[in-house]
Amino acid sequence: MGIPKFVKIVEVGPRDGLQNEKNIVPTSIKVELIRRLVSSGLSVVEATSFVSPKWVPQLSDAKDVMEAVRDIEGVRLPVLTPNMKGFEAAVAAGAKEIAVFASASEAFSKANINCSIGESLSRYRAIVRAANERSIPVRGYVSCAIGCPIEGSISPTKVAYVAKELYDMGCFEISIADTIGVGTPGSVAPMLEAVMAAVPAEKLAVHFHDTYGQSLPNILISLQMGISTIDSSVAGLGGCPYAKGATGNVATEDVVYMLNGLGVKTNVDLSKLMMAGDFISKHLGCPSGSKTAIALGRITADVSKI
Ligand SMILES: CC(C)(COP(=O)([O-])OP(=O)([O-])OC[C@H]1O[C@@H](n2cnc3c(N)ncnc32)[C@H](O)[C@@H]1OP(=O)([O-])[O-])[C@@H](O)C(=O)NCCC(=O)NCCSC(=O)C[C@@](C)(O)CC(=O)[O-]
Repeated sequence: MGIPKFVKIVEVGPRDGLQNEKNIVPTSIKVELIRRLVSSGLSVVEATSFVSPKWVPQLSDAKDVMEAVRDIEGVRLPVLTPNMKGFEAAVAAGAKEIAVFASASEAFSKANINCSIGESLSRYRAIVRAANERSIPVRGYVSCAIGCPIEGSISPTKVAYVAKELYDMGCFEISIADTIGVGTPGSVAPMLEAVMAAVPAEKLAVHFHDTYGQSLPNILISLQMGISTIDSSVAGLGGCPYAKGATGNVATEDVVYMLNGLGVKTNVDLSKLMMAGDFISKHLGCPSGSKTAIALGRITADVSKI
């Protein structure tokens, strides 16, 4: 199979990227980051999570962020909701799209959302029903699709089972996440094959953390298998607070650079995206996690000296 001509990028930086930052990022910076990401042409930007502030203090301003961005036009701004309380708060703040997040690992499910996989799926069924009544689309995540920080390797059958449950309950898209970034094309391809036997490729997204530098080859193999929705995080921000040692997501700049090289359309302006990455990296006081941003930044500096 060839690769898709158009790829939808789901930018998760403001949510997955920032949720693990120790220092609280001011709401105004989060809102400005989202505005800059939207102006780069991204059509989906995950804005925040309506989770317990005791579990993820960094995102305790979810309501303020959502209220500040909800009227931005031309973009979808999904938010994570782990339970009915989060769903209701998200809707009250003006969220028009949500995501629920299950795991293929029992131990991770307990550590991350304090319930078993089965309990999480029951909760999500109720949320999807309530969302459907309000015509709110729901995305589903399956985390630990290759490995779990507690249980170790995870069977593709388990990933396919959770993905199918989420799909059958009405999630419009299922994002398959290598939470700790341990996958290689050698393990990602058979896992995706198992998932694609249960959920059509056009309903799947992939979500790679770049812990071992395997995200781009993993994305390439996913594209070759027919998947055309890729999650990524500007400047490679991120990591899960309940997955110790896992680094950020693959950097959006690196994904766009690779897709540009493959002649795949994304509608994302790489320079504007890099400026958004520069904005948040400067605010956090850390270098960008994007190799593309670093390399092109260096070239620009050299060119300006000529
Ligand atoms: C699910 C719970 C709430 C269960 O946590 P719990 O402690 O079992 O919940 P509870 O119902 O017993 O409530 C405890 C307290 O939290 C409050 N509470 C309860 N729910 C909410 C809510 N929605 N919003 C605000 N507050 C809430 C609730 O009101 C109560 O407050 P108290 O009475 O003690 O003052 C908790 O475990 C939680 O919030 N977990 C989220 C953790 C998280 O966000 N992890 C990172 C997500 S990223 C991910 O999973 C992977 C992904 C998607 O990025 C893909 C990948 O890379 O793998």
